[in-house]
Amino acid sequence: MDVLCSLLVNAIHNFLKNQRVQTLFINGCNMQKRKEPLTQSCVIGGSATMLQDSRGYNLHYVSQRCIQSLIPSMKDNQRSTGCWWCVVGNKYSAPFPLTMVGTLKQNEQSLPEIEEKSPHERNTTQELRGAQRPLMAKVQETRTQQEGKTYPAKRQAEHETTRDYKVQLQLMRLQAEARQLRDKDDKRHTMCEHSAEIRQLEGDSHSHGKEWSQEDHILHTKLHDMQDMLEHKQKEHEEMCRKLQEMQCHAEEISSLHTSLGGTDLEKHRDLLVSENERLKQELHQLRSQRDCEKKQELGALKERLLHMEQEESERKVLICALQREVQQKAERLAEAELRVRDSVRERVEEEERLNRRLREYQLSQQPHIKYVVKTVEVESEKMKAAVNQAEARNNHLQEQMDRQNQVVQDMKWQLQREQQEVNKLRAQVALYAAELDHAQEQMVQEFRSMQEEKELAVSEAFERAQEEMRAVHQSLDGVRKNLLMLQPALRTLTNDYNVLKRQVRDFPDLLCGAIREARDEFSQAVKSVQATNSELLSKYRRELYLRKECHNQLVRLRGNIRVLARVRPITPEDETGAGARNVVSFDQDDDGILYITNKGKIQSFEMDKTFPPRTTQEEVFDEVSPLITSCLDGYNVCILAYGQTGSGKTYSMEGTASNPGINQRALRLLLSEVSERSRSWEHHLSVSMVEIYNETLRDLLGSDCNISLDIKMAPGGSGELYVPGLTQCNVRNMHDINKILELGRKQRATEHTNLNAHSSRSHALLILTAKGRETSTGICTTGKLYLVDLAGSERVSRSGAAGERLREAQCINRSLSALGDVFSALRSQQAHVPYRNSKLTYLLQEALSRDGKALLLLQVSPAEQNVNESLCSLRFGDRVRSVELGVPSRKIEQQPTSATESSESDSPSPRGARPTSLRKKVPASGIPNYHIKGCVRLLYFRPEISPEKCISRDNTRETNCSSVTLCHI
Ligand SMILES: Nc1ncnc2c1ncn2[C@@H]1O[C@H](COP(=O)(O)OP(=O)(O)OP(=O)(O)O)[C@@H](O)[C@H]1O
Repeated sequence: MDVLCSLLVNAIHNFLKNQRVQTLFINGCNMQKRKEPLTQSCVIGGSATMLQDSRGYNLHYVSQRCIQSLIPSMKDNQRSTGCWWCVVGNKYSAPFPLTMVGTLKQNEQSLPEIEEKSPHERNTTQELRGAQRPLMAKVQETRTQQEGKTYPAKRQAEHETTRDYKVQLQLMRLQAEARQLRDKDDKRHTMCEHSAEIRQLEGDSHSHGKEWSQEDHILHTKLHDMQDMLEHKQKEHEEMCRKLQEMQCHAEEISSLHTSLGGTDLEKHRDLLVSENERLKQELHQLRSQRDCEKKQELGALKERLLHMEQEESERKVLICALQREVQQKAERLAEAELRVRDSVRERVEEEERLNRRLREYQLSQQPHIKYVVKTVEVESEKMKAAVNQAEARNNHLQEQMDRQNQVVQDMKWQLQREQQEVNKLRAQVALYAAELDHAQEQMVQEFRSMQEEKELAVSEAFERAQEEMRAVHQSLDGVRKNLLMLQPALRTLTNDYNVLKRQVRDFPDLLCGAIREARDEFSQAVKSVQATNSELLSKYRRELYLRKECHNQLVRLRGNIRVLARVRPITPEDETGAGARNVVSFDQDDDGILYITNKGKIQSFEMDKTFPPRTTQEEVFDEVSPLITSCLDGYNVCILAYGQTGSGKTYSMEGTASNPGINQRALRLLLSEVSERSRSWEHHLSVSMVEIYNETLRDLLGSDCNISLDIKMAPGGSGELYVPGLTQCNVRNMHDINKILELGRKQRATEHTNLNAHSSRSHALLILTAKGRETSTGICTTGKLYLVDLAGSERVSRSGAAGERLREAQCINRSLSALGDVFSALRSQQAHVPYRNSKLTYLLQEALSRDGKALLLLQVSPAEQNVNESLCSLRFGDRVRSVELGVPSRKIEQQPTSATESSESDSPSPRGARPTSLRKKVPASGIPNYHIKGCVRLLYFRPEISPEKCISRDNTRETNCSSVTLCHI
């Protein structure tokens, strides 16, 4: 900025040095705001006052706008005072001269003085002015446009002003150089004058000759020097000219640069304006063409109109011609008529003359003296002649007047005639009109009359109609009145009803709530009663079901059917997961003897004596079988078999776990408790054996060596009883004995791992309890045997994955199980031969599975879908077994001689030595055992559900202990 300031200062100083500037305007507002420019202004003169004092210039700080407004007025000042200078500064970006508004004016004013000084300078200045003028015009335009710009355009304007500023600097530099050239040119001019003086002096020297030879030589030398100097100056001048040309080229370049750079907003604006101007021109052209077109159209229309008018004119001309011809004809006719009138007038005149002549002749003939007088007058007096002439003239005049009058009269007569004709015509017309009028009047009168009549008719009709309507209205009104009178009570009733309904509607929610409440109560009561009835019916049904069951059980007992119970184990982790572990077994809600199995979408039902769902506890299962178990204390052979596929829970049901024991332990415990209960009248001895049938070999699980194979033998003496020689029998007196025995047997039993069970029993395990009792009072001895059998798992070899030894085991197991099935089958079909001896198992169970025993089959069923086929097989097997009738079981009773009783009979001897007489009661199919009581035969019913020892008389009046009677064979 300092450089710019110094440039400005130099430019101003250089300019002011040669110009008589008296007023300097600077955009002082900004300079006053900013210290630096003010300081720079001090470089010029320190301050406005100092400038004025030191150099005689007036320095005014004014705003740019103020300068703009002052310029016109300053022109006047400039004219009066001489030159003026104006520097307009910008705000921040270019604080120093952007435009020198007064410069051109100043130059123009100073031109005459310059021209006086140097033609070369004048040319240079003119060239400069020519180069400067478009720039200044551009700058001025920029300035003017800048004034109109708003602040957002300032930055662009500042950019433009910077460029303008550069141009200005260039111009200023050119001007400074031009001034230097002009100074040099002045010097050259001075030198030229000097050379002219020298040449004059040279001439003088020649004329003086030798006198001034020395002086001449000196001057000559000086001349040479001066010539050298002149040449040098000329060279300098040429150099300057060349530089000036270069500068002019530079100036042209700058101007071209300026024009090429001219991508400013202003130029764009100018381009826009140019394009806008072009567009406006085009629009103008279009408008002109449009206007021409419209004009042409109008002209065409006018021409058409003119043609039309000309046609009309020609028509009118034709019409006029026709009219003229008509007029002419009429004129001709008029002329003819005039001629005729004249002829007629002449004829009349002639007639009058003739008449006058005849009159005169007549007068003359009548008055001859008058003719005389006339002749006298004619002859005698000139005066008279004149008078006569006058009289004749007068007479002619009068005649003419009379003719005229006659003519007038004639005209008037004609006119009168015409008028009379017209009057006649008019009269005729009037008469016609009058007739028409009369006719019209008559018509009108007639119409009026008809209308009057119509009106009267219509009025009368309307009146009649109105009267009828009125009557109808009156009637309806009467009806309405009557209805109203009738409706009033109805309305009253309706109003009452409405009020009642309104009240009801108002009370309806309460009523509804109450009704709903009542209905709900009634409904709940009904539901309760239905529920009560239902529950009653259900309880009755259950009771009935229970009774039916009891009856069935009793029938089963009486028939000696093998009871079949089905126990379904829960899904275990061994069943794995997935579709195969899905439960397919369901139960009947009301009948605990029915279960359903879903296989391949079909549901099959099976009826058993009782079913146990998976949630059934060991205790519940045992409760069901416990009566059977205790019956062994009464001398029955009882057998409970656990049957099912491997892993279905046979061992679980029979042995159970330590914490949840199965039937075996519970049975022993129950029998112990029974024994202790009966200990007052009975002496019981319980002994337990445990055997295992493994691969068709009978092994003693309680013996010292369980690998010894035992045999089953028939007891000697023909009793048909079987016994196993060498079988260990352990007495059971307490729970300790039981636990010890069961533990030992469990340990000895052969179990292996199979695909279907981690601890599969590979053998049939039998717990055989022998209960011997003796009634102390009677000496009756009973021997009952309880077989608790945990069969080996029935399975398919392929599924169990058995091979080698396992395969043999499986084959043996299946063989023995099929032997068991054969036995049941033979029993079911009541064959004479039952193949007990086909397997060790059936042979050993012969006593229990014969017609003397009680048997119960506990079917173990797996609920998993993957075992559904095995489950179905088991259930079908159970179904078959269920229909097996073993017959009415018999007790094994022995009579020992006591003090109170007499020994009547003894049966076959005991296989183990002398045994008391045993009585085996054969019960007939009717289920009524016959007993000999003290020599007489009395029939007693056997009521096992009351007590096995009780008997009742046939008439059902007396009940007695079986043990208290003396029994004998029938
Ligand atoms: N009612 C039940 N409640 C709980 N778990 C049971 C039940 N029945 C069986 N189980 C379980 O099922 C698995 C197999 O039972 P268990 O060994 O008694 O079958 P099994 O018929 O004796 O088989 P195998 O013939 O191969 O000896 C055992 O883990 C057992 O605990």
